[in-house]
Amino acid sequence: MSQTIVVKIGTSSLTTPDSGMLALSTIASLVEVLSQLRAQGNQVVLVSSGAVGVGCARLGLVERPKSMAKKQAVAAVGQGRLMRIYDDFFTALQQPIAQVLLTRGDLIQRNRYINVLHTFQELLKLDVIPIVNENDTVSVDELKFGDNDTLSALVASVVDADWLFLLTDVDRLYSADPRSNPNAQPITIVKNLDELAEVQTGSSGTQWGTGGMVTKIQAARIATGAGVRTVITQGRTPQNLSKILSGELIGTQFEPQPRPFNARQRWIAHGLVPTGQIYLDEGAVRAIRSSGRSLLAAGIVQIEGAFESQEAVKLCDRTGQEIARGIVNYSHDELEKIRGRQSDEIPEILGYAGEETVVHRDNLVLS
Ligand SMILES: Nc1ncnc2c1ncn2[C@@H]1O[C@H](COP(=O)(O)OP(=O)(O)O)[C@@H](O)[C@H]1O
Ligand SMILES: N[C@@H](CCC(=O)OP(=O)(O)O)C(=O)O
Repeated sequence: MSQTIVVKIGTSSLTTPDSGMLALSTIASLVEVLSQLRAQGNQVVLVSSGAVGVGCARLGLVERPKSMAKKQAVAAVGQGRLMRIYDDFFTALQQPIAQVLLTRGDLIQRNRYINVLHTFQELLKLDVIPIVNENDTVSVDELKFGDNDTLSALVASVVDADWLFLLTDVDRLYSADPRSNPNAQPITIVKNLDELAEVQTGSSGTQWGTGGMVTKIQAARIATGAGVRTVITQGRTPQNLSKILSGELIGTQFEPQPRPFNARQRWIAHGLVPTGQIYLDEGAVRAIRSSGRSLLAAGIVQIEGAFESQEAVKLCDRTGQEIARGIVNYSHDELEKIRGRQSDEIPEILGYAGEETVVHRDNLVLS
């Protein structure tokens, strides 16, 4: 059966730790495996880090640049080089590829999100393997994915993938960083992300990587929430991908949530970036979570964030636990005036006829 497979490979697997040079044999094996999966009829997307690492190696820099401008410049050097290597390897196997560079802003606006989705759909229809990276050279801090683990989970949500593989330099997730804790216990299956409350994720990754395990777990949360089975496994042995797809339990596997999101709901849940938080009383939480109702002003107890109407907000219970996300019909200032009040009081309070609902159920997705 044809499946949609997103594979993310991190800098720590693409380069050798000591010299920072490209790990050519790993890249060659990965290219072979992905080309095979494609030839078997699967749709394959590769999310590849490495622009900064490869750029550093090219320029003889011995550590990742700290300043934004330098990182952007170095990424511009590395990205072209990285694509050239991929194109050489994939071309040897007659597999066409494409470069897709994204910024966070590309997924926020509905029309740009749809454009991205359509481009992926066309590329996959043409049997191309898109190779995705953050558009580091133009990304600004406020609109950055920040790390490619998150980017790959969002891409998996956009293309409605069956699988997301996060390839890294450890063979799986452990109860603590195995580099610094010899007693760290391997974790094979994660049915619910709450099971990981005790897991220690140590510092923020290796010398060249960005996020470490923290961002991989966050990525697993996004992807499994979008119904994508997620696996953390060793990048050095890409052959394992085929074994995992045939049912072998290798690495750490995160089971997907059984939640059939449509494209618009996936955009609300993962494309949009929430700019505020609305706290609800118990009745409103129940109405939204159990009865699939819209949010009314009467159930709001507190509001945070300087959001405007039509922006995305998180809906939380009184303790701050997120229960849903949605597009809000009122700004923060308007909501401060109408929170806790009945819908038929709104026109008198605001002096104009607003929407009956604060977040309509069509614009609301459970977390
Ligand atoms: N609980 C944990 N289990 C496994 N690895 C961990 C854990 N906590 C931290 N790590 C570290 O995360 C590193 C991988 O992250 P990173 O360097 O960002 O990789 P990548 O470049 O593949 O994204 C590993 O080398 C490991 O030392
Ligand atoms: N866009 C950056 C990737 C940053 C990143 O997430 O790196 P990694 O932790 O190695 O996956 C680059 O290409 O260098």
